[in-house]
Amino acid sequence: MIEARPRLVVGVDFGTLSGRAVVVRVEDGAELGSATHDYEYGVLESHLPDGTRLGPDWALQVPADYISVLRHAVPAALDAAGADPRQVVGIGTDFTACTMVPTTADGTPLNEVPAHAGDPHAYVKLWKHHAAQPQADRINALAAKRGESWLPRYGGLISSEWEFAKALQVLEESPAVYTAMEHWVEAADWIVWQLCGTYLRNACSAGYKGILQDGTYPTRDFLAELNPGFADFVADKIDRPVGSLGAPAGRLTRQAAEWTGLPAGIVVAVGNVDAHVTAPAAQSTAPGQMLAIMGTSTCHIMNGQILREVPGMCGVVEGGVTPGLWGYEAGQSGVGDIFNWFVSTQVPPAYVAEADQRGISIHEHLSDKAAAQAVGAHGLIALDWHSGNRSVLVDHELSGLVLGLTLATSPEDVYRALIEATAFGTRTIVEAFVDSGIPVDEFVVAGGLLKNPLLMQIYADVLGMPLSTIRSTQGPALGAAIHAAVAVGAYDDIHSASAAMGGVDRAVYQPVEDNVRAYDALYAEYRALHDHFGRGANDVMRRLRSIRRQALQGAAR
Ligand SMILES: Nc1ncnc2c1ncn2[C@@H]1O[C@H](COP(=O)(O)OP(=O)(O)O)[C@@H](O)[C@H]1O
Ligand SMILES: O=C(CO)[C@H](O)[C@H](O)COP(=O)(O)O
Repeated sequence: MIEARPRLVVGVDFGTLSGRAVVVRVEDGAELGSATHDYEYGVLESHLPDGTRLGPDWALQVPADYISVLRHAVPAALDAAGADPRQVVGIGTDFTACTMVPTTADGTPLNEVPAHAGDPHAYVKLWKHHAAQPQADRINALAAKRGESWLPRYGGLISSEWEFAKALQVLEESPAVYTAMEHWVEAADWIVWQLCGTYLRNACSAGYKGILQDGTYPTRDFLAELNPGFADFVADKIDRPVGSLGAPAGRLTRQAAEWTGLPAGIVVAVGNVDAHVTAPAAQSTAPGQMLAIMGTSTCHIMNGQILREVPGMCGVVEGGVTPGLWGYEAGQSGVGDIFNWFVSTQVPPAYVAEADQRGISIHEHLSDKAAAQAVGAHGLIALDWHSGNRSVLVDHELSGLVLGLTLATSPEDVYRALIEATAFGTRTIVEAFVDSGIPVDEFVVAGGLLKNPLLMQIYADVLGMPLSTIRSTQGPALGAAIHAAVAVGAYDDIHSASAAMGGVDRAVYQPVEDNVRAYDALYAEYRALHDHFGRGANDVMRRLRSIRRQALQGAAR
């Protein structure tokens, strides 16, 4: 009787503030039900739950929040789908990255070990933890000096968001946690470990965030020169067997079956990263298709048949998006996060009241007000570095800027200028790819920002390209489910699973010629400011960060 019913897979997307589960039909990718569970602790940016204060640019999480998603979102999604759990044949997951869990040998997070519970370094370092920039600077300078062969695979610069910089910060600021930490685990792999009892590294995180290239990590010699105590970091803390994307990692344990309500023994897919996993959901796995997953941050993901070194990209990894192809990644650390900062801190109460009266969000209200403007009418240019710059400058000491403010400037003017700044940032990335010999033939958008039509039109006009859009509103979770379908053997590979289960609408937003011309002029101004403040002509942003750190340290004393 069960055989007559469709086979289902579950995809679980672990985001910045919540986790989402979706129940998907293997045959055609139909999303039958979904549920979201908000993290209790969310993002810890100023203090630990016990009140211990955190320094500037810290961002931590509590791993118990991830288990709560398994306990709540998965059963709720099954309920919403009206599914019999026995129909589910596999589960796939994806995570933000680089999000790192320090653990004991058996995977227990160190913040759950009483001796370390009060030490901030025992907690998960979330992708947007940007306090390891000094360590990243040293990694980059030393790698450049020694001519390390892996450096060009990361566009010439390793981000402070990635595994090595964050771990070096742990070693140098909390030797006790570093010593106690038996494994430094990508959350993407930690959750799979919790689900099936097997700790494998996934090829995506290992390549982009863990500097695994051509089967090897940075050498012991290199690490010893960075800091003698770091010499054995690879062997001691991160080296593990690597699983291909779409392969099975193991089978659901009884404990995880109890958490999720799924049958013990079903296939658990190798872990993956939220951005990369979305490519098959958006039918964007072919070379030339650049997928932008636009939400809190934006990640740009693209497959290629050839290996090229793109300055300032996050990385190029063989099999990093789809086995058999070179996967490229670039990104902007703050996009929706910048709009969120603006609406939460810079909008007068009268605007909030108007939005409430209209029954719409403040984002929608500001977007409506800004939509009527001619391009350039606000007289502003902004730099989109409120959360630093991940590509192409790879520097989290940079900060935001709005130039051209007058007494006539309105909130919607600034809101529009911030949207434009993020679009200019994306154009800078697209041009870096094209100039490096990686053509971008199609630009596909996924993620929460799709719901803003003004923003989409601005991107089409700034890029001078049509925008295609993913059909699913749950791109990462659907992508994780597609990987589960491949892992259970329902499809031969990710491309065929994507063709059957993913969906995209082509060229939904078309560039408007007059706007394209007007934005070309503004983009030239953006690039002038970008290079002036971002490439060393004026280091005022770095100096301001340093002054801020000193002032905060002084105040804490
Ligand atoms: N209408 C809107 N226009 C622009 N930004 C928006 C709008 N609504 C929400 N946002 C922003 O979208 C971001 C959340 O995007 P989403 O894709 O849901 O999350 P995540 O990237 O964490 O998965 C928030 O930073 C929020 O400020
Ligand atoms: O760097 C990443 C992927 O490589 C992060 O996962 C991402 O930037 C965070 O994603 P989101 O904006 O969806 O929370």
